[in-house]
Amino acid sequence: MSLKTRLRAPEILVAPGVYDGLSAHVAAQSGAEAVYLSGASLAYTRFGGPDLGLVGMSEVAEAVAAIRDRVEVPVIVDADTGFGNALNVQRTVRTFERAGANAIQLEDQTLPKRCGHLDGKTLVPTGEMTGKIRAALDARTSEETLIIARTDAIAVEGFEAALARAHAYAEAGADMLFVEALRDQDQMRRAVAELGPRCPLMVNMVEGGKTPAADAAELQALGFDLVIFPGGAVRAIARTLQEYYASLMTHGTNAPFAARMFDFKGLNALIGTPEILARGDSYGDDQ
Ligand SMILES: C[C@](O)(C(=O)O)[C@H](CC(=O)O)C(=O)O
Repeated sequence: MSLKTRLRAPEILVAPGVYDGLSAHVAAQSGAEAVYLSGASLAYTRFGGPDLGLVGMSEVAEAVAAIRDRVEVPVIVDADTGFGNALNVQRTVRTFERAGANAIQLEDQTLPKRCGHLDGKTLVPTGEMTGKIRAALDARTSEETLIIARTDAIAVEGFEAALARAHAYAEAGADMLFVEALRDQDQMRRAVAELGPRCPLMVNMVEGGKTPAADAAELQALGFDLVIFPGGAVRAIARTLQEYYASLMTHGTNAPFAARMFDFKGLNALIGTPEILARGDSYGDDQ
């Protein structure tokens, strides 16, 4: 089922954040119907750095291709600001679409952007962002590749301005709207009431971020169509890495950690090594 069709279903779509082939594979294996390639998660894992617009377009494109190669489910890609002006947006959309993106999310921050849940953001004018959205729509080769418009305006211009921007982005043709960092349930309800009738809406659950935590059932009841948990996997993995390395350095062995790890065979089973070897054999690799 295409992402566009799935988003019309009454059940909210839960897209876990991923950042490489392994995380996407495990998410899909766990039942995720779509995955979200999070720019923040890519910055956290690949560079051990913050989400401040330091990751380049080609680096994201490489991650899209690696994920596309590993999973069948739709891949929603965080394209930050589109990495520049309308012409950069067109190159980004073409590159990500070719790499296998099913949806491309663009935001109205200035370049370099920063995580939507950090303070100190600045925005491009509404007219510049609507131009970028139109550029994105013109650049895609298939209408099945969705263009998601995100506004970071709540923290900069206030909630009413954020709604006005979202309306303008829908007018420009965005397939889905994302009002970043909604502050409370009231803003969540109003965003859905005002924008929901125009366009599918997504919501972002950042653990410890500016939007109050809610589960998928609550967000569905509020009227959202898609929820992302973009950085949750990295927050879980970072904790595990900390405990794992501390244990190894303390004990000089992984034995005390064994119950929390895959062994050699377990990891190979997870990533499908036996099946892949069998495929090689079927082409004569075993001779
Ligand atoms: C959605 C987001 O753009 C991302 O990069 O995944 C981030 C999430 C995060 O920083 O955890 C965001 O700006 O909300």
